[in-house]
Amino acid sequence: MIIGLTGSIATGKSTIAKELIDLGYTVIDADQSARKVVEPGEEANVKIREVFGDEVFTKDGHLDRPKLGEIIFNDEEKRKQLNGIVHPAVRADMLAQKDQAFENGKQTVFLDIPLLFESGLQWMVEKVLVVYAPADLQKDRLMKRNDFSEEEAASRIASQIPVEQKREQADAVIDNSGTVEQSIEQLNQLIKDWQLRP
Ligand SMILES: CC(C)(COP(=O)(O)OP(=O)(O)OC[C@H]1O[C@@H](n2cnc3c(N)ncnc32)[C@H](O)[C@@H]1O)[C@@H](O)C(=O)NCCC(=O)NCCS
Ligand SMILES: Nc1ncnc2c1ncn2[C@@H]1O[C@H](COP(=O)(O)OP(=O)(O)OP(=O)(O)O)[C@@H](O)[C@H]1O
Repeated sequence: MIIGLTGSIATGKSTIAKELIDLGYTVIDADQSARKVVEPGEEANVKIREVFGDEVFTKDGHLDRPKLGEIIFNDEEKRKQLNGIVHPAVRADMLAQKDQAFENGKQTVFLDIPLLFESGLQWMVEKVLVVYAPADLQKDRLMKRNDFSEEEAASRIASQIPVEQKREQADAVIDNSGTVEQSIEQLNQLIKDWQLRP
C-alpha cells in the first residue's frame, strides 16, 4: 500500500511522519528529496543558477535557501519556474526510494508530499491522508517554528491550496489542532482501520 501524507505548510506532516518512523513505517520525504536534488553538481542545481543567477547561491555552491524562498514565495511566475526545475527530479528520486522499499519487503510506504494536491500527484498514491490544522493555528505554528513575521508566514500559506480544501479531498484526516498525543491516537486508530503493517 502506498499512502500520500500531505497537508499544508506547518499543519503537522513532519510530526506525524516522525511517529510513523518510530512505529517502523517507511516515510519518503519530498522536502528531503528536494534538498538532495539541488546539491552542488546535480542537474537541478545547474539549472537554478541559469534561471535565478549567482545571487541565490552561497560561495561554496549550495542554494541560499532563505534568499530563494524570499523570491519564490512572493512571485508566482518564479515559483512555477523553480517547481518546473526541481519537481521532476524530486518525483524520480521518491519513486526510486519507494521501489527500493518494496524490494526490501516493506508492506506500506508513506510518501510525505506537501504539494501533493497542488501538483496533482494523486496518481502516485493509493490513499491520501491529510494532516489538518485550522488556518490561524497553522500561521501561529509557522511563525513560531521558522521565526517568521506574520507577512512571511502569510505569503507561504498563500502559495498553497488552503488546507480546508485539501481535507475535503482526503481519504482520511488527522485533526492536529489538539495535542500531539491526540493526533497520535487518531493515527493509531487509522492504522487499525486500514489494517496497515510496516
Ligand atoms: C524555496 C526553498 C529553497 C526554500 O527552502 P526552505 O529551507 O526555506 O524551506 P523547505 O524546503 O524546508 O520547505 C518548507 C515548506 O515550504 C513549502 N514549500 C516549499 N516549496 C514550495 C513551493 N514551491 N510551493 C509551495 N510551497 C512550498 C512546503 O510546505 C515545505 O514543506 C525550497 O522550499 C525549495 O527548493 N522549494 C522548491 C521545491 C519544492 O517544491 N519543495 C516542496 C516539496 S517537493
Ligand atoms: N499538536 C501540536 N501541538 C503543538 N505544536 C505542534 C503540534 N503539531 C505540530 N506542532 C508544531 O508545529 C510546527 C509545524 O509542524 P510540522 O513541522 O510537523 O509541520 P509540517 O506540516 O511538516 O510543515 P512543512 O510543510 O513546513 O514541512 C512545528 O514546530 C511542530 O513542532
